[in-house]
Amino acid sequence: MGSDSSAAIEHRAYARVGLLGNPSDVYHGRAISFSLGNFWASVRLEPSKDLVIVPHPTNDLVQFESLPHLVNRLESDGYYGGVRLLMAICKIFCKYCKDNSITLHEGNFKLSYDTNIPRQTGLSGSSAIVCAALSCLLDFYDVRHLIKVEIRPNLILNAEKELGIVAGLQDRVAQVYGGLVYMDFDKKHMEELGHGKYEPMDIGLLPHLYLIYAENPSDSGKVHSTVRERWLSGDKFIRSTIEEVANIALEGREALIKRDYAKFASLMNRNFDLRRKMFGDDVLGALNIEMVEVARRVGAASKFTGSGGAVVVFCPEGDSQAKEVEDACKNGGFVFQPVQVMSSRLNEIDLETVSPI
Ligand SMILES: Nc1ncnc2c1ncn2[C@@H]1O[C@H](COP(=O)(O)OP(=O)(O)O)[C@@H](O)[C@H]1O
Ligand SMILES: O=C(O)[C@H]1O[C@H](OP(=O)(O)O)[C@H](O)[C@@H](O)[C@@H]1O
Ligand SMILES: [Mg+2]
Repeated sequence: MGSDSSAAIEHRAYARVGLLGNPSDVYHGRAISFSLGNFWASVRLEPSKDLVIVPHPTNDLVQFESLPHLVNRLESDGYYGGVRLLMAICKIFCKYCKDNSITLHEGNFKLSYDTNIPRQTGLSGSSAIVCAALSCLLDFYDVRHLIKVEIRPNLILNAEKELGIVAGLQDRVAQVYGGLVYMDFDKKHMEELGHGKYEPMDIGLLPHLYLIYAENPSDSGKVHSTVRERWLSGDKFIRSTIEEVANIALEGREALIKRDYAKFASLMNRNFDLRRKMFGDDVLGALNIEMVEVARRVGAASKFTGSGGAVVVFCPEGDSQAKEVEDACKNGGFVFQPVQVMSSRLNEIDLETVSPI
């Protein structure tokens, strides 16, 4: 694949669910995450004379019906679309290749994208676009075998850091690997290896899960969090709580392997409760907290998929309990849907680059 540089290339990257341990990934902790088949971004690369980044017809709008339309649009979706993400990954990819003496041919290309990942829902819509674009570049330049799978999440994160988007590696690892992945971001081994330890797990270990999100999450989570500053300054409470959250991923790995779903449910709940203690309700936002609580009121386990906007739910009592959550979501105006776990899409060339754990 990729050796015919005249053909168009298209790749998808899926949304992701941070299942256990997030946000400790941002602080040298651990996480278990999976690739979510319900939503994806796709990027298309066509060889072309000039290098062109194509604005998306609706996500990169620059023409409006009126001034109020422009203002509404900026208030709901912000100033940015995906163009800057595509540009940033091109820059980071080019720099990485240069720094690592990977020669790139001189052909140009046209990059365009589409996405159905709901925005601002903590489902990793931004990195899905970047991840799909990176995959296109790997094939267009035929360098998939030269850029190790473990390194790719760093490139995706660096592209977003370049834009000032604050994020961690958890999302990008799940999106690059696909399937279900256990991750350990221990400081010492990250410094030694240049990446975390990533261990794919059998997706068959996961129980049925559900997703709750709000289609218009406008009133939540707009207060600035000081958790990062506090962690950096060595705040004892934040440091020890992050450590506890990281241990949830470790214990969760054991619980899943043993199919101990009662333990798994309690870990999901504990994960969110610890986040709530660290960040506080004003930062998390009333709507986000309500999404967690709507499931808990009927005895289901629930937590954020990312930093807020969507919630992952486990119903230990099965379908009847899921129906109760579904009804409560309808009343609360939330979207409720079964989770589809997307299995890994790494190919043989990718797998050959993976170092043994
Ligand atoms: N649907 C989209 N279309 C275009 N760009 C998007 C879309 N969603 C996110 N982005 C880009 O990603 C950035 C981060 O968006 P955000 O909603 O916080 O993503 P995430 O779901 O990864 O947290 C935005 O500022 C924008 O540049
Ligand atoms: O806070 C979290 O759980 C995650 O937040 C970010 O993801 P997002 O999709 O923007 O909510 C971050 O990139 C992750 O590394 C965190 O675990
Ligand atoms: Mg994000």
